[in-house]
Amino acid sequence: MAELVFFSGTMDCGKSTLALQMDHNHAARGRTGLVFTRDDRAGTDRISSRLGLERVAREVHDETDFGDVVLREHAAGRPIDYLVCDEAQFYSPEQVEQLARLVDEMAVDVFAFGITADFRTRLFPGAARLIELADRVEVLQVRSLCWCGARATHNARTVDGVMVVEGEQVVVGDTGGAASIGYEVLCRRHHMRRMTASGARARTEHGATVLL
Ligand SMILES: Nc1ncnc2c1ncn2[C@@H]1O[C@H](COP(=O)(O)OP(=O)(O)O)[C@@H](O)[C@H]1O
Ligand SMILES: Cc1cn([C@H]2C[C@H](O)[C@@H](COP(=O)(O)O)O2)c(=O)[nH]c1=O
Repeated sequence: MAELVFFSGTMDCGKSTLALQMDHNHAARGRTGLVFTRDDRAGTDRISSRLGLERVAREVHDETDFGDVVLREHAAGRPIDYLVCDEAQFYSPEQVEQLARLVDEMAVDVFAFGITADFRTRLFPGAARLIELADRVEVLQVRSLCWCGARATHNARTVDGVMVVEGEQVVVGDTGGAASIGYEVLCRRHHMRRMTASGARARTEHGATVLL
């Protein structure tokens, strides 16, 4: 039976790598799939993994209708067995509903990958709909870690190195880079205390106690 599976985790926990591996494994067994993404850090029409893998993908736009895309492929003699959908937090709730209908009505497997919550710990609308509709939500097994060593569960945004909790929900960016707007994964405790690695380092250097 076809499934809608949402593979989720913080930023930098291996989702895009797994998306590329899933596509590789299914294609290797002769299944026909389509690979989608939206606003990948590496640019449009591609999925990139921090492990160095990158491949061409179909860019999802506001007007993309997954049902239409799959029907068009079908009409052209290419029945689709599965979809790989990266950065799925950026899809609209309606697009997630289209994915669920493809599973139920056309027996297409849908493997969606994305973060659940933004830098304010609020669910992205697309991720919320995936959690509501998925047959399974799988949390990736590779743990990304907070600077304190605990499992990272939340995504923080930094502006010029300082953690912020207000701003636009969507700003494409990376962890650990030199860009003005960046991201860092934290455990809940340090997200709620707004304490990033550099914040903790600065406190230690000034002789203050850092609560682990
Ligand atoms: N140089 C490296 N050596 C080994 N593993 C790495 C290296 N760089 C990144 N990784 C792995 O890649 C993961 C990030 O993979 P990626 O697919 O880009 O994550 P996501 O899509 O979840 O943001 C990291 O958690 C880490 O395990
Ligand atoms: C937390 C958060 C993240 N984003 C963006 C930043 C990245 O471009 C993607 C996540 O990609 P990854 O492959 O999981 O690292 O999402 C955002 O726009 N808003 C946020 O709050």
